[in-house]
Amino acid sequence: MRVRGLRKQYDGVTAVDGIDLDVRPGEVFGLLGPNGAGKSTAVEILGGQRTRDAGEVDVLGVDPGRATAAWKDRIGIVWQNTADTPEVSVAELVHHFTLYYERPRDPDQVLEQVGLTDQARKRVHALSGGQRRRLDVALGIIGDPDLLFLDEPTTGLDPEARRRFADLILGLAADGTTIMLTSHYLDEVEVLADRLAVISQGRIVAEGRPRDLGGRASAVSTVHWMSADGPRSLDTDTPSQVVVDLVAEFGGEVPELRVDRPTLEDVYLRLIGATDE
Ligand SMILES: Nc1ncnc2c1ncn2[C@@H]1O[C@H](COP(=O)(O)OP(=O)(O)OP(=O)(O)O)[C@@H](O)[C@H]1O
Repeated sequence: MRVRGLRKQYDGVTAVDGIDLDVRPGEVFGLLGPNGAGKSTAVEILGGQRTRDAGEVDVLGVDPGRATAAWKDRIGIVWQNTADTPEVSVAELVHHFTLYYERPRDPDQVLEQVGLTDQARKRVHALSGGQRRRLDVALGIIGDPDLLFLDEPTTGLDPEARRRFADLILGLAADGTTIMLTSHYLDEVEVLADRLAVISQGRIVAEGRPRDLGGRASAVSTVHWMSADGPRSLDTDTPSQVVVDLVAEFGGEVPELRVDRPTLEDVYLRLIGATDE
């Protein structure tokens, strides 16, 4: 996926303000950003669901603005807002979706993967919010896509379902599926994404591997420990050396030793805050 200078306005409101992105085959790419940052708009344009005002977009060698049936066959999409629930069972709906694709996956296996085997005979409208979300993911992957877009796929899922979802995404990625994911859960993006971009007010304010984002890898750490006089802490860019010195000083275990680096959330909030000023 290659994006250059992508722009989109809605009635004078700029939603996407000139973004550049490169996503490599087989990569899990995360888009992070606050409400209204432009994530869904960008993903909708890349998925061929929305027109753009300006910019070049190449997704699997095709301009999504001129999507062909063969291209759509290679794309899977899970949107934030699901359509009305039809009067059919879960299994019927998933089987029905296999008809749209050239080489669909086995529906029963997909239901198993998203954890809906026990609900297969339930009517779709009788599913809970989280079960409905799992069904959306099932419909997104039933066509065995090369590229999967997931717009906030785990909103409303319980912790067990989120973990199952993470395993599912990592499994799809291991099988070679390229995945673009938006999320508000930083811990989730940190685990899943090979690289991520932070979007704020329609612009990319940082991009990189989760562990490097915003200079995180080289940021100052804080070493905490308990001295005879009470709690102590020291800001340092050489935490390992500080720990070695403390071990020598204490002649072994350092009481209540802890080394803190900025979390992805710290970096994210700083990046977002910086653009709000
Ligand atoms: N169909 C639309 N018509 C008019 N304005 C829109 C439309 N869709 C989005 N917007 C506006 O465009 C901006 C970007 O919205 P978008 O939904 O892309 O953000 P987002 O990052 O996905 O937000 P969220 O995290 O809340 O889903 C917002 O200001 C939003 O109000």
